[in-house]
Amino acid sequence: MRNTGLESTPIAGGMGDMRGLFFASVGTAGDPWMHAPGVALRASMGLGILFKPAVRRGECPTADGTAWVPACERRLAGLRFNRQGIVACSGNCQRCGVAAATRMGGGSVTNQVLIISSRPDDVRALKRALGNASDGPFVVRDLSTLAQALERIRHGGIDAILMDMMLPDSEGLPCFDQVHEAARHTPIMMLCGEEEEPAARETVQRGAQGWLSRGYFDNSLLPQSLRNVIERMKVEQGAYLALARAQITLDSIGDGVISVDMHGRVDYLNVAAEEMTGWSGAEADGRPVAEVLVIVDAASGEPAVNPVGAVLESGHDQALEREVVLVGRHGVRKAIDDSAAPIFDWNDRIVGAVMVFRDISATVALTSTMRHLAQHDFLTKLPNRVLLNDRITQAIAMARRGAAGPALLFLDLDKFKHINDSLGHDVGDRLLQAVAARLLDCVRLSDTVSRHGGDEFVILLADERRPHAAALAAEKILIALSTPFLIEGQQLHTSTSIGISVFPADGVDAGALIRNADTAMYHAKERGRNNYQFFSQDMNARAVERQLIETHLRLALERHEFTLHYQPKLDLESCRITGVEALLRWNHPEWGMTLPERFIRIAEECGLIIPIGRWILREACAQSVRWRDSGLAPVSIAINVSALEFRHRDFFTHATAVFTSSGVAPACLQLELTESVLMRDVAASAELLTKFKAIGVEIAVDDFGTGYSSLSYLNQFPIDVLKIDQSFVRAIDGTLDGNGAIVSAVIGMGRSLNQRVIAEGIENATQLDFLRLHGCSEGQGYFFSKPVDATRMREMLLG
Ligand SMILES: Nc1nc2c(ncn2[C@@H]2O[C@H](COP(=O)(O)OP(=O)(O)OP(=O)(O)O)[C@@H](O)[C@H]2O)c(=O)[nH]1
Repeated sequence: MRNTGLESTPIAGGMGDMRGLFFASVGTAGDPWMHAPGVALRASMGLGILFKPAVRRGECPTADGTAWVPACERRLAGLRFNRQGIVACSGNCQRCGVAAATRMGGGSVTNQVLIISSRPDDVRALKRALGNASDGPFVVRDLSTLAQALERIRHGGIDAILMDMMLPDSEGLPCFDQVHEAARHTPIMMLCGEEEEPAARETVQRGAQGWLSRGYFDNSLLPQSLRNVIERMKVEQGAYLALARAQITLDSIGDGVISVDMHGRVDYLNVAAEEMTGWSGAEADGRPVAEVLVIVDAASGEPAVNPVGAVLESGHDQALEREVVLVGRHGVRKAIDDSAAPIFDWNDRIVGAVMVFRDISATVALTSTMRHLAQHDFLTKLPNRVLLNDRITQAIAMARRGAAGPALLFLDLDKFKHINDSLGHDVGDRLLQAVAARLLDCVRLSDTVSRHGGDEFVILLADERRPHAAALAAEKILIALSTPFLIEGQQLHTSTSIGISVFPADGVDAGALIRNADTAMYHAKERGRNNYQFFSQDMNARAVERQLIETHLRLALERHEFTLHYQPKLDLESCRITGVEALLRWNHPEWGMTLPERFIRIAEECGLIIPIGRWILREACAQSVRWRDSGLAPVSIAINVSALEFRHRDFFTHATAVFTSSGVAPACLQLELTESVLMRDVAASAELLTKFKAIGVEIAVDDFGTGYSSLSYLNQFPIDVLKIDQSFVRAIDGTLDGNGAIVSAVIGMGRSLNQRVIAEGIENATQLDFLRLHGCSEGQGYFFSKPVDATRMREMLLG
């Protein structure tokens, strides 16, 4: 492990005709120039091993070799690059005249040679040989004692040492050892006579590069050989630095790096890999990579194939295609991202592979949280529309392969607005959460309960084989929600309306199934809420009609298509007209005169009832004034007020503004409100009615008997008139059985509360007689007159 392959194993040896020159070769455990292409270390790490040329192409050195200037500034002759990118140049820079034959590696431009010898002849011969060098100068310094030499070495900057072992102040191997100790990484050549050769051999064993035999010092090959030794040492230093840098980098990064040999056996782990796998480098050394890096498929937990095998076989990079989990030696699991790349030697032979992997557990966890948030409702934690759509699509796919078809239940809580309005949004939220929990209890685990938005929930019954299973589920839900909820110490009652659609009859995709279940839910609302309805095609026709009416309604006001008709109310004794009820008609250009039954509910649902109601008030007031101005005695006009208008915060202000601007006397106006509108918020209703009453407006309770008013509450309102609903009146058969008794009781109650009672929908003489007999003061109905336009009404009033 961690073998840089650069430790020298000095072996003395001759070099052919280089008589007297002996060098140790660079013995290596491996090829120091093995290279790993950039792909071996993932690009994402921003890491690569770069063997940087000692000289940058296109630049040349300054005179002292410490800095580089652009080549355009200087022109050097004879540039040469060797395999490691080391450059040498010969000749002078044509611009600045930097010395010719400059060696430009490692920041030194001349080779500083120190000769340690007390023999003047030897020194002269060596200087002569080095001075004659044709491919670059050596700066040569000679010192004669060990002490002087050690002092000089201490100052550094020496590229090579030529030394005699026999010095005045030291001799033999101890003398060499001291110099070698002081200049560990400087090549040392021994100078020796024949009799000293055994000792010279011994110095080579201890780290010297070779020896020169006395008598051959002026060998012409000496300079070149010395230069080779120096260069080789510098290359070793450069490689050592590069590997040290790589080693530190690899141990500093968070990514795990493991390298293997050609047999897939581990030969390197960085610190991160040791931590993630639980194996130390020493323990993992030589083991099959699959034993050290145990990976399993994230989804199935099955062993995953390590990409190293494929890399060694193919010689190409390989990345993990699936999400995998690294199972550490001690059982710790981490989601990892992994890639592997081959390692080539400098002959481009594959010699192993490097795997880089990193812990992506945090990313995976974050992704899963984000996915959950994107697919679930924040308030109830139920799946949202996105996930529901997905599940429906899956269920449909299963059904197409033979499974039973899915059914959808579309739920909308009844009158949920009221809970929000009266108890606040927080209580509304808590109720929604409690409803969600009950819904979950009503279905199987394989079903999906989702929140569609607001107070709407959609339930997917995914694989329902029982006939009427959807109906059974709907019934179960209605029963479950009928038990009151206890929220913040209060008992809350709620119910829901449910629409059901079934695959494939009611839709073959998620969109159609949801749409049609929604349509059926509206139908359930129309049927009085707290019930369920299966979708049918005619509902669709009605939904289309509803959409059509809404679109046309939006244009009706600006196109002046509305008009008011009036139905007289009569004193049942004298048959004198006591007032009129204004009734809205829509004179549609294509559909003709359209009755409110067709459009008023839609106007309420889409909010258009507010501007329509305001128009009715303005028009009724204007008509009252027109009649007055035409000479008629003041006539009381009754106007129906919808729940939405009545609750609108500007209702009173707007109404009084209309009275003022039209000039109508408020006493000529009667507001008709149903019991349920009044009962929704008794205190607020009483306050508002009192304000109207104070300015003279009359108050009538419309459709009396059909709502759920509490008689004690009714007493709190300043009511002038009770209008008995026409359903009771129509059913009068002249006896006190059944409805007759109710009508009689209402008349009695009105009288005792000092209220006028008006019977609606009188159609025949039997009904009139009965009402007269029981003291009903007023009435209206076809028996007297259908609603008529303003002109006809004026004639009737006149006459
Ligand atoms: N508390 C609470 N209310 C919500 C939330 N989202 C929507 N709402 C309210 O839910 C109410 C839904 O009302 P609707 O379904 O239109 O009407 P409703 O009062 O339930 O009457 P019907 O559906 O006709 O029976 C509206 O008042 C919304 O403001 C929410 O997250 N929390």
